[in-house]
Amino acid sequence: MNAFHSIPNILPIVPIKNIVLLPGLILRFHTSQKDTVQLLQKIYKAVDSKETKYIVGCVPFPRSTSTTNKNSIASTAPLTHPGSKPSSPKKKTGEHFDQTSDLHEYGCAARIVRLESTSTGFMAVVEGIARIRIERYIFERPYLEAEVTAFLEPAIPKDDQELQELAGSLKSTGRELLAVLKDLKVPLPVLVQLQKFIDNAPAGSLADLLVNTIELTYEEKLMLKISQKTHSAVEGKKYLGFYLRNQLNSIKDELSDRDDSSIDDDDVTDLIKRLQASGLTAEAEKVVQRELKRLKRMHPTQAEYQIVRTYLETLSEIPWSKCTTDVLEINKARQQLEDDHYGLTTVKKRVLEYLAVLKLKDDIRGPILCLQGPPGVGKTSLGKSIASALGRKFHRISLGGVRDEAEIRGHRRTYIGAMPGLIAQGLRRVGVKNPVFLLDEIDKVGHLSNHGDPSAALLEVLDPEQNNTFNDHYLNVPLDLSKVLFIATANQIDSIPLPLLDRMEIISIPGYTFDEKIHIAKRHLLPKQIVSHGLSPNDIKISDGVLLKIAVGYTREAGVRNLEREIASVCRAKAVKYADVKDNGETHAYNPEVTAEDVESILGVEKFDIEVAERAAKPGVVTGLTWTAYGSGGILFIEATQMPGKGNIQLTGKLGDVIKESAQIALSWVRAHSFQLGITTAANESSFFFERDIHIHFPAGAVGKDGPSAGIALTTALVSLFTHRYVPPTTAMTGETTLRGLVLPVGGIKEKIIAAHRAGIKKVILPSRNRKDVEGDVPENVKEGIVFVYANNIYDVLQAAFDGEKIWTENPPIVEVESRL
Ligand SMILES: Nc1ncnc2c1ncn2[C@@H]1O[C@H](COP(=O)(O)OP(=O)(O)OP(=O)(O)O)[C@@H](O)[C@H]1O
Repeated sequence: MNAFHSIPNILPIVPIKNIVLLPGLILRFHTSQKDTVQLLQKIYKAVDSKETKYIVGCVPFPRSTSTTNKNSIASTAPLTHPGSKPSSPKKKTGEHFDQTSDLHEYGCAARIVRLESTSTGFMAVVEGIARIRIERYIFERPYLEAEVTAFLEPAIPKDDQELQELAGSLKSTGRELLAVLKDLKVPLPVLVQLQKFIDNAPAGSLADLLVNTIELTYEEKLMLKISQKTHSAVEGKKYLGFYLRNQLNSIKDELSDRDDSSIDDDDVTDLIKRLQASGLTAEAEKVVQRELKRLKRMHPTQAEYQIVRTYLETLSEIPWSKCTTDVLEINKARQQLEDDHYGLTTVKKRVLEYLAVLKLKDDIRGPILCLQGPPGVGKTSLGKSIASALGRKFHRISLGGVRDEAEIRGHRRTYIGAMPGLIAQGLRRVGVKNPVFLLDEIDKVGHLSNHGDPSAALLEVLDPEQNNTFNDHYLNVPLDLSKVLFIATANQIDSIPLPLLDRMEIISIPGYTFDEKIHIAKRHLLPKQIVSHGLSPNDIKISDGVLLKIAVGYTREAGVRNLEREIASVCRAKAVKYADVKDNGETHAYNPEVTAEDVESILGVEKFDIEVAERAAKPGVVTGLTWTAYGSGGILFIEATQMPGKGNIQLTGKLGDVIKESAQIALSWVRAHSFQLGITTAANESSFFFERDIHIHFPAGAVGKDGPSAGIALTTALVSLFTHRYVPPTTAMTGETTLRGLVLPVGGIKEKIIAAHRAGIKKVILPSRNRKDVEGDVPENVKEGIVFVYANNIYDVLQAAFDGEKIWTENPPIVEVESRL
């Protein structure tokens, strides 16, 4: 028996092609080599179970190699094989060894753990036990058998400083490798096992493991295993010292070798240059160094390589310190704002104040401006204009439909296809850290959901106390947003989450009157369209009257987007005509004037007839004022009708609960006061309402409507229906009513009055507590030509609606004063 008691001196030998088995490791291999198959068959038959405890010597082949690898053993002297018979050189078959001289002198004794017979040979699983040296081959047929010497790993003497240090160094290299594997997302249980092994295994086994883990060539592993020079000192301290040193150097070489090969990569060098040029912050610098180190350790074919690379590319494109210089000339900015937009006095004033503060104090902290108004009133283009007045870059971030917090904050890098969020991407696109970001449609951003709370992330973006260290999950490095000028836009204020609203200063743009629209069309929309259609100002002339016809007859909107579209259609048609006459050389016959007839032939018959004055008045029909979900005002005709029935009420027109309840309240009030209003002939008559059904309809049936502000219009419509009186269509009303007949204030007054003005309304009845809104907010030119009647109770409304006539037969009961406490 050998010195190593469990390993016999004579072992059957299993040649393994190009694989080095090391002690402590498990190897699975397939063999169809005739003599090895015979050996394994014998072992296979000898035991019932396929699990065996047989020990064999696994020896790698081929020995001779022509590799030019820098660590190759080409220079080592040929090994001597005591006892082996010299055999004539045979042609190598590749898969099978031909002679014992092909086999290496060293191998590993291994326990056969599992054997499986296959159609071509055997599949074997072996576990390495100890290194062996082949002393001499005893038999070659029917299978190889050799006399071997096994080597135990000697313990490191405690007093041997050098060896202890070497072993320690090997352990720390092991930990380094562990960190690399961790980064490569090797499963946790494997890492834990490995950690245990690194902490507890003897130095030699650890070195074996490390060598096997890193990608070394077969020859390198052999060389690491043992070198020719150690031949005479295979046992004891000398061998161990040499062995450990050798292993350690090779592992380090291998690691640093990878560094070198990656650094040579032109792409990486270029990336490093770009990263250096991006003016990284200290935190970003730290992360970049760490990630670069990781990248250098990876092979470009590794999936993780691309991920790290993309991450570093992204970091290199973030403007960590690059800024544009602000143009802080108030006069110039004022001029720019005036040139770009007509009207919008409040917004322009607020923007100039803002610039003035920025000029005096280099700090733009303060509430975020939020431009609120219906579509097409110029919120987005105003944002652009503010950016160009300041000399800053502009970027629009559309928040409509953002439901996932990760869209704002980015995905963590562990997600497949992770990306930075909208804010970081915006910065990357503009390339400077002080752009103007327009947070478009902030009222449409989603609230708390399964995917986090996007509005909470926005809160961090907009909070001046926190936004200098904004955390994008993908970047995972604090981003400084304090130099970004945020401007938000919204159609409606009601749907902006309250904490966000709290940080914003709302500037309302209520929508334009026809007069304003004509000015905007003349000064901005038409010149813009003329240029974009390749015409010159002399090639197309549109009078104010024709512009008004386009605005009134072809658009129904608070903004000017459709008006711009219709003007573009007119320009297109004119451009075709002009190109035609030019082709025919008849430019003298071209008339640049656009007449009303031209408009009809280009745009078709007028789409809208909103002249309420032309509508015939009918009992039961009342003009109401509405406020749409898009923040614009409008008018609508509430229609009530009655028919024989059983006292039912039917409501149609896509109504919400609140508006339905308003109708119930209106009916109850009318029923309660029906005798007083002359609807019934006796105070106690109840049959009137039980003999008929009532149907109330709100037209534009496809558009949802809700809210309490139709209350007084509903009551008036019912009174008009039952008393056969009519309300002029040019009288419009808005206001909430209670069961006691009180009239309560409502919102959106400014927008509603502007819509009433556009529709040609002459009288507006509204709650007296809304007087301040009319007097404070509504432009003077809009109020011109409209009579405002402020109502405290429903009797005031009825009197104003029926042209001053008091239709009730006795004085109304005194209405209590509503407490405002
Ligand atoms: N006061 C104005 N002066 C000049 N042009 C205007 C004015 N208001 C709007 N416009 C023009 O109307 C068009 C539509 O404006 P814009 O896209 O900015 O509207 P918006 O309010 O942002 O709409 P949305 O809410 O749908 O995004 C633009 O071409 C803009 O220049």
